[in-house]
Amino acid sequence: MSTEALQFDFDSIRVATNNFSEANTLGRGGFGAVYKGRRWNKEDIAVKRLSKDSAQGDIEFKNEVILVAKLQHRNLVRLLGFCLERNERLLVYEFVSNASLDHFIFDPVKRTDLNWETRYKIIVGIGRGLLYLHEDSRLRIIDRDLKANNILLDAELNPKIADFGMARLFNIDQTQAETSRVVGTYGYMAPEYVMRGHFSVKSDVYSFGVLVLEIISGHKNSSFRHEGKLEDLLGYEGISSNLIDPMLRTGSRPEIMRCIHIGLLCVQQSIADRPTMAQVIQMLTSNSVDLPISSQPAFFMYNHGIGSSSDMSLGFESNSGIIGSDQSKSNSAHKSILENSTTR
Ligand SMILES: Nc1ncnc2c1ncn2[C@@H]1O[C@H](COP(=O)(O)OP(=O)(O)OP(=O)(O)O)[C@@H](O)[C@H]1O
Repeated sequence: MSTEALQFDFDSIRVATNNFSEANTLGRGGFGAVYKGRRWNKEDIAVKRLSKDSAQGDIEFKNEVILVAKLQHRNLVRLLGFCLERNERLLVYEFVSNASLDHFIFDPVKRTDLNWETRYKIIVGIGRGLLYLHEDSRLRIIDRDLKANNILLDAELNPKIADFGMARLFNIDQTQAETSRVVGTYGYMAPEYVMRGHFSVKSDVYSFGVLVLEIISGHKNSSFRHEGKLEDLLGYEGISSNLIDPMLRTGSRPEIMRCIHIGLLCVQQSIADRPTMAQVIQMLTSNSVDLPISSQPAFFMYNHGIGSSSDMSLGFESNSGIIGSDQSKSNSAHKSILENSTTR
């Protein structure tokens, strides 16, 4: 694919987004604002107007766009191109019509739209998208920021992973398995990544496991610790009564329990024990594949017993207590880019 084919003209994007108007704003993330664009006789687009603090040069940026645009899979949001003009850096994506997964699973009303079959389809779709990034695409991409608000749903509620190339596009160390710049969101990041900056396909597997448990429970991994009892998620009886969203009562119980089990395998403390995404897909799609017993998960569930809510609390022990608590509370927007001064 040539650079020209991916290059969008600034004026046409300005027109499509109604001059980047407030009414066209879909939201603001860690990398800048996102606008909906309507193009005459063409498909709708989502335009990410990047903040101007990227250290990357124009040529490098274009090269990365070309690479990321080559990644095409039904469970990935497609990058259609870019615009580099007038001191602006824009990324142009296919528009995905049904908002992000967090709008559904954490909303008491919208959650009812997602029955078990749909949630299962979403889990498998995210898994396939991640597998493609890890193994099937020629570039071996580690997402590093997989979370419910980076999963967009299309009109048929098929999931599409968004933002998967951002670390590349922002020139954040790709090849090293260790980084001083942690890109990710507390609550979804594997312990080794938060504490030592170590990332790998297995840190993505961890984030996937958190997502699976959130999709089944309908509860955010709130990542803070209330005073009181911490419940060990390994007790499956406890899980069945506490974790499953009551709205899933018509779903197949064995299937739901199997998915919880797979989620738990993904969030194990031991990196080597976590399955690869290829194994996850096999386990999800074939009942004949036996599931190993999961060892110590890197987190605990806390049921604080207030009203009917039982927030999941996924944190992990460090020398100074549970990681992920205060940071997440003080940053309710789940800021994605975190400078980690404690690594290396
Ligand atoms: N391709 C798209 N189609 C439709 N909506 C989109 C698309 N890409 C992003 N959005 C929406 O735009 C908003 C901002 O997205 P963005 O990815 O920048 O931020 P975020 O995911 O909220 O945060 P972060 O930068 O921390 O990942 C979100 O509400 C998201 O759902």
